[in-house]
Amino acid sequence: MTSILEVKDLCKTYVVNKRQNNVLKNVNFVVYEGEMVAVMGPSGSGKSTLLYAVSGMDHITAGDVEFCGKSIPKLNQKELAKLRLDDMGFIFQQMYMLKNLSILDNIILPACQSDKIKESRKTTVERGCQLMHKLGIIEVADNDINEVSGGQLQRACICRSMINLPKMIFADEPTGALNRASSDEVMEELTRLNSEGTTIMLVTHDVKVAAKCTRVLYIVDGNIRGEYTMEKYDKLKLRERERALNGWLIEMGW
Ligand SMILES: Nc1ncnc2c1ncn2[C@@H]1O[C@H](COP(=O)(O)OP(=O)(O)OP(=O)(O)O)[C@@H](O)[C@H]1O
Repeated sequence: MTSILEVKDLCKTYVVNKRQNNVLKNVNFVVYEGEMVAVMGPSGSGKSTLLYAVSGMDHITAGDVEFCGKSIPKLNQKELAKLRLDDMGFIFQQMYMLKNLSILDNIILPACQSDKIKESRKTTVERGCQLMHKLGIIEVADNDINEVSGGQLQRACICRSMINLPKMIFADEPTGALNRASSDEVMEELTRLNSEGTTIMLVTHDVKVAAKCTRVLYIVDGNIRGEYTMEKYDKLKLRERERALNGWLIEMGW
């Protein structure tokens, strides 16, 4: 197995009003290529902070994070921006979609900013449309971002996260704001991308979402308290997986 993300003694401290909050305390773990890892744990335990820290969205206080063998804290701003643009995809709660662009233009923007895939704008637009088609949102290609539903916007985020063919996608509660049907659709997409080889790490509170992953990291008070490994997702075994994972989570104090 080849590692894609190596997290070593990661610490993250916030200072608010001169008070230190040690949110992540010597966190260690490895994510291997092709994995789909869920991060779970109580509210405030540091899940989102972890996702931001390991994806280079936020500075870390101590330790190291290696992505594809590159130490993220050692990269300069330009190198980090390029790594994130070309090799990482992001599906975050604050969707960071630009208001003055259509949904399609938002989706293809990372490709227009990157030189990773050498292609004409026409081909980029075609690829963007293909992704939208696959995710069932092609009819809103020309809409503004305030002219679509939450589920459509989330699927647009997935399209955007995929446009530069990233090695790994980071998702912070990708189904958090969605009803069950939209949540299932989004997860179907993510598990499909994962089965096609994209590594995924996501934060979730939802057992149904986590049960579709291959591993769950359980974080309490800034430390990984335990991990639970599963086979690759198999639709037919979903109930069984959910039940088993639920049992483990209860043991962990969830
Ligand atoms: N930008 C920030 N500045 C200061 N403190 C922060 C910041 N972001 C998070 N924190 C603090 O870090 C701790 C962990 O927050 P985080 O959002 O990572 O938790 P979480 O496990 O994702 O919670 P939830 O499940 O409720 O989303 C909290 O005490 C929070 O107040």
